[in-house]
Amino acid sequence: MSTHITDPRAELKRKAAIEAADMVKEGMVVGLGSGSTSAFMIEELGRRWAEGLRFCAIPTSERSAEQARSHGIRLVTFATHPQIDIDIDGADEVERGTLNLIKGLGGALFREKIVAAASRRFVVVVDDSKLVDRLGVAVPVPVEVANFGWNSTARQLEALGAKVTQRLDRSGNVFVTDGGNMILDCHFGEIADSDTLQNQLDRVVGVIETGLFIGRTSEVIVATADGLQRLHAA
Ligand SMILES: O=C(CO)[C@H](O)[C@H](O)COP(=O)(O)O
Repeated sequence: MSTHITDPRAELKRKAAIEAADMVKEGMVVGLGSGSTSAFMIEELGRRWAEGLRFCAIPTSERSAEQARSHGIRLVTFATHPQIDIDIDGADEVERGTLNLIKGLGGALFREKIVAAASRRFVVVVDDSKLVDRLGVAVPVPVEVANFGWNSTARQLEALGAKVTQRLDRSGNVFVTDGGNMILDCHFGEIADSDTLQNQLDRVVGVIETGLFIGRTSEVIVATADGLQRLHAA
């Protein structure tokens, strides 16, 4: 079943996702991102799978795994496939000059970063509303933290300059990641030096992973009303 799209932003996401799906070739090991743009990509890969394309995939969330399975896509693990050929994923913000990212508004940042780190190519698919001059302009940095002692972790994050909000789900309960942890959304405002911030966050005890993706992007496919653009890492 294909998705019927009425939202113009969603239509742009779908175009970027289909372009990226075209990069998946026979026999590849593919990282499957999470979020609505990635869902279009998985849907397109499902269509190609039905036409006979064969590859295997490592999903970045339970939801993406479920979607891939529903198309019959072969899922594997790092135990047998430690090296991924191409990982295709969305993003919440893409910094134009560096292609650094903020990810994780969908809550899958930890697995997303593990999969991106194990990939030869990390291809990001977005609509042009995600492009920014500086990270942090519009969205917080999601930080996955251990449940134990999270108030103390939050205080340490505040000491780094963040306004910290505990992520809740749609029902108002504490959001639980696929790994069973919680997410603290850290509002830093415009981030002048994301590399330094990543290092500072990494040193906070209780932090499991952050949604800052620094120096990982190979290519960004951006869908605009005027067509597709491809941005490459320097
Ligand atoms: O990082 C993510 C999930 O953890 C998503 O890639 C990000 O939130 C973008 O989502 P969407 O494609 O729905 O705009």
